[in-house]
Amino acid sequence: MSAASGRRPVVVFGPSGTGKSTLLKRLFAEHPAEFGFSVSNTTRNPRAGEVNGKDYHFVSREQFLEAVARSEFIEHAEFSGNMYGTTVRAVKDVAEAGKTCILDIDVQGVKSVKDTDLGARFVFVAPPSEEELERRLRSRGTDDEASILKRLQAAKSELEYGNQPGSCDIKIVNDNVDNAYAALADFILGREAAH
Ligand SMILES: Nc1ncnc2c1ncn2[C@@H]1O[C@H](COP(=O)(O)OP(=O)(O)OP(=O)(O)O)[C@@H](O)[C@H]1O
Repeated sequence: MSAASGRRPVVVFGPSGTGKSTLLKRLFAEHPAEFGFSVSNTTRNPRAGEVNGKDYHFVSREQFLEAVARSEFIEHAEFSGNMYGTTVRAVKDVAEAGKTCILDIDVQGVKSVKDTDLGARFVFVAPPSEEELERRLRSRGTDDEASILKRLQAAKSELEYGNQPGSCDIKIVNDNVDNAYAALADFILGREAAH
């Protein structure tokens, strides 16, 4: 089955703290067999119990950089001296395993997916307001002040991009979480376009 014949990937984007993980966690919990995340490539060493191809595709730095040069990545970044990234191939693998791949990525990643033949659908999750976004980031308690300010700064361009006409197939304002979830599930499960 091709990715375009019913297993089109779904890209979920929006500012940090807007509630993407909250909504996706619920989607996965309610439909465990339907959805999958892609397996990332990394140059870091496997930890005990990690399985190559399942937890990550473990590759050398040289292999990783060759794949970057061949434009195989949707997004990639370096953290603590190790490289991590998502390839187009890894997304196609999820569809070929009969699942809908969900990508939770930033605007750079969104633009890059649009340059591929993945045939993805795009969901923009927006906060009710910038004030509420800040409140959620603070009350989540996972970030220090510098990280919160960085996320709020990045939020501006995410919002600007998401609000541009044509940037997404659906905009969901995550005001009430039950309503937002219903809108997300309806879009993803109920209105899968047959291409
Ligand atoms: N509708 C909502 N109303 C109030 N609080 C919410 C709502 N949705 C999510 N939250 C809370 O807001 C915080 C941020 O949510 P979450 O971590 O899901 O955001 P995110 O978009 O996945 O962020 P990141 O991109 O940083 O991973 C969490 O504490 C979550 O419980």
